Amino acid sequence: IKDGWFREISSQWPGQAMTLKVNKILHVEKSLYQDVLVFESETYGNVLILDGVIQCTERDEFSYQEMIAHIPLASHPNPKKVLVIGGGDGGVVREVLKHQSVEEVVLCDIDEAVIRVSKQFLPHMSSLLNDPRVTVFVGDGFKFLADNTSTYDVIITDSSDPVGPAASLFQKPYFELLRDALTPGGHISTQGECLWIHLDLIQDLLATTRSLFAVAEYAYTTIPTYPSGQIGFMVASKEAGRDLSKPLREVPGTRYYNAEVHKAAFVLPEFGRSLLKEGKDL
Ligand SMILES: NCCCCCc1nc2ccccc2[nH]1
Repeated sequence: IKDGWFREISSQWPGQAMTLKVNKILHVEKSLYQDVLVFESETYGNVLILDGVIQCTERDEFSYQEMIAHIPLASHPNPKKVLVIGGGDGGVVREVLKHQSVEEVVLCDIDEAVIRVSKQFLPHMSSLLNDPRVTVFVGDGFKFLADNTSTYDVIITDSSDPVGPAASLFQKPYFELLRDALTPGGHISTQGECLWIHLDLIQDLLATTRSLFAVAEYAYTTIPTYPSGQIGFMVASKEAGRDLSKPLREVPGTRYYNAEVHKAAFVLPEFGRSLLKEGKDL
């Protein structure tokens, strides 16, 4: 932080940096896995930074949390058991609980500091971590998935970027574990980075996911405080012929997500569509 501004400089997005005006530093900690910083910003509420990268802000988090949760959930006929890997801030859990069919949500985050800090400084995101339907585990998602095969109808991977503790969550072995932890016809969504910056990674991830799941597509949302103002999701199903872009029910109490936005999220600009299209039947 210099002259009152936080600058998100990272080798992951060379030559560009989102900057946020800082009112007050609220928390600084080195956890077992990463540097944790929370500050009160001038115009985006409280902001969570992990290893120098913006993870979420109170003002725009709802875009990401709603879309990564409701796209796989609303397109699934009857989700009952849901697993969230990462997402220690609790925002995704808050969204999952909006689905009446959901009986149980389990959250597995590797870093207890993220959960603790989110409860203290991001109350609107972490409040429902105490809901009776929610169980919170602190541990490695890899091990958790391997110990819980054929269990979950939807698994959401709300990870940070592929540099640091989340790197392994962007590799094929992880997607195999996801597939094996799903019930038949299960859905996944994962934090899938941005078309403007990570097109190569997204292409690789889609190829991997398509080799393991019956259907897999990339969808994205707009969000001011992520690099280039948008972020995407890998969305996949074990059910052949399932249309992930088709919401099967309304979701109450959202501020970004709705049925039209759900469908539109899969419509890609030409530079993305041509590279990510299934079967390359161009
Ligand atoms: N550079 C984009 C980073 C996207 C991060 C998404 C995200 N935000 C999080 C907050 C707490 C725990 C895991 C999280 N994953």
